[in-house]
Amino acid sequence: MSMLEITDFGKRFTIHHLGKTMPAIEHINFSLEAGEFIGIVGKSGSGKSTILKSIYRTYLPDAGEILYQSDRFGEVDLAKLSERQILYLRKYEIGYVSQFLSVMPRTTCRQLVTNALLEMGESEEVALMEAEKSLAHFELDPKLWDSYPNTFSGGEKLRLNIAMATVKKPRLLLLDEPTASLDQQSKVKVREIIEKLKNKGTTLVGIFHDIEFMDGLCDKVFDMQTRQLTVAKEAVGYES
Ligand SMILES: Nc1ncnc2c1ncn2[C@@H]1O[C@H](COP(=O)(O)OP(=O)(O)OP(=O)(O)O)[C@@H](O)[C@H]1O
Repeated sequence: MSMLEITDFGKRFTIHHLGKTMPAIEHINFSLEAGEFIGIVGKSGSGKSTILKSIYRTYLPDAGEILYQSDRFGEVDLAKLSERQILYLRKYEIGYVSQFLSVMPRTTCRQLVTNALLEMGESEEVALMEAEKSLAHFELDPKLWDSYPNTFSGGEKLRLNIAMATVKKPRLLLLDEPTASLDQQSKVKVREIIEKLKNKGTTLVGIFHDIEFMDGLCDKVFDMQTRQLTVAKEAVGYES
């Protein structure tokens, strides 16, 4: 059984000041097996982020189904779950990393990563230890650990974002350009974590500007233009 199956998915947006409703994407179909890593490629504005946000239920689909094999609830259509169920899945099963950090104000970097584990029921001792390991892995300067991230640089915010999502070892991880503003060394660190999570069974859907960087890790590529899912090695010449 697939971990995630998207069938005839579509999303429209209403532009209120124009009084118009416009389709962002239509007729999207693809599925992933447990432990697979699928990259989505396509032109700017083709709807890549809309797909990820709809899987995470930031957006509600207007058409189709997004079936997810949950550990807790069995097979569910993510669009039909209650808010409570979605919050449960976001806490325990589904992670999402975007280029933008949106966190509780006046909470230090260390607390944010620790809290991600505490809310999953991890003990304080383990949560603190794992949080520090994760921050060190992503080479966030220990001088920053007890600071509030609102003053962090773009790359530091992004690395914190990735640390918060990956430390939970989610069952399904959605990555929306997580390496967008990172230097080569930080990108390698992201790749290493993705590899580790994948080896432990995490299923991944990611949008990468430079998907070649995920060579050997990414199993399949979904091309927004052709609407086809191809084995990553065969998807030559793709660009975003
Ligand atoms: N909240 C929203 N309200 C109105 N229109 C939206 C909204 N979110 C996305 N859109 C529109 O839907 C289309 C797809 O946007 P989306 O962000 O999914 O594209 P993308 O492929 O991820 O682009 P990029 O590579 O530039 O990030 C765009 O035309 C965008 O303007």
